[in-house]
Amino acid sequence: MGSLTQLKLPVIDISVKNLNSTSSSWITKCSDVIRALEEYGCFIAMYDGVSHELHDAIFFASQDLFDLPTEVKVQNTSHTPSHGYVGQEPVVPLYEGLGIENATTAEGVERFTKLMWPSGNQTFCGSALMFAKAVAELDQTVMKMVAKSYGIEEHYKSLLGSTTYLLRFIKYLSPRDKKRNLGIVPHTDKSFMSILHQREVKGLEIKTKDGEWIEVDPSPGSFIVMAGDACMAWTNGRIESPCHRVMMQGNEERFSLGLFTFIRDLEIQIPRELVNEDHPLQFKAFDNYKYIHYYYTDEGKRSKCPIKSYCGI
Ligand SMILES: O=C(O)CCC(=O)C(=O)O
Ligand SMILES: [Fe+2]
Repeated sequence: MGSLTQLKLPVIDISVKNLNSTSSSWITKCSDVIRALEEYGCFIAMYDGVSHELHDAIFFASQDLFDLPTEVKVQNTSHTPSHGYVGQEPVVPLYEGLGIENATTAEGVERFTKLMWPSGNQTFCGSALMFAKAVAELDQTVMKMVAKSYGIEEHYKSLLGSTTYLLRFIKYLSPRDKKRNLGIVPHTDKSFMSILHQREVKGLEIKTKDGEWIEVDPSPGSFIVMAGDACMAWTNGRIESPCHRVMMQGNEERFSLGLFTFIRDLEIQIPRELVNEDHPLQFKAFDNYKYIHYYYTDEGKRSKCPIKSYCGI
């Protein structure tokens, strides 16, 4: 299974107050971001767009949500597999999650809030929308840097117009025994990009290309920016979506949040700028949502690298 390493993920400051897209530090940051993504498929972003108050408020909101009765939570359904309520699954008994689709829009968050609290919950609704918007900004900043580094800004602009955001609230029970227990099985994300945020209790581990696991330490100002399978195909394999898992230990529950971006109603084309003699075309144009559905077929689940099985050349 590979062992734990002392290695740490690269940390990059993406604070709004320190970034000016015309400065030379912006150019340096762009190359730091690309280097980290090409090496690890992810990095830790230090980001000031989510205040300490909002950090506290969103995890308070999360607790409020998980405290609802299961009959209410299961009403969080979706046309897309695993985008709604997931819980009490035999393979991952510690895991429970809910998802808000279109989470950067008031309609998306209000719809979800009304489903969970028919008489309303303004505190939850306000925190969720503010958090999703703030983290979406971080995603867009990072993606602008990626696009700038590869000289594919126009291609990114067309994707941006078709980007949707899924905000997932995740809770892991503490394991009953002393062993390290699987919270979520090793996987790569089916998203375009994922940004994860965790509170106090650690557990997230990222696999390096050498097969070692890096533990990610939580802190209120840090966010894990991670490439999904769709980004791997879009960058013609330059950025690989990293395998990651959650291991639970000790007697504390763990809360985390994920903002996942997906491209809707647009075939993702691999930019011709990323295809040359050293980098022959590796992927055909594909649809992000059809890919998710493929992943949940028997063939998709069995595949070692589902994105390659789906649209690889
Ligand atoms: O809880 C975490 O930190 C990771 C969650 C995750 O990998 C996922 O939802 O895809
Ligand atoms: Fe994941």
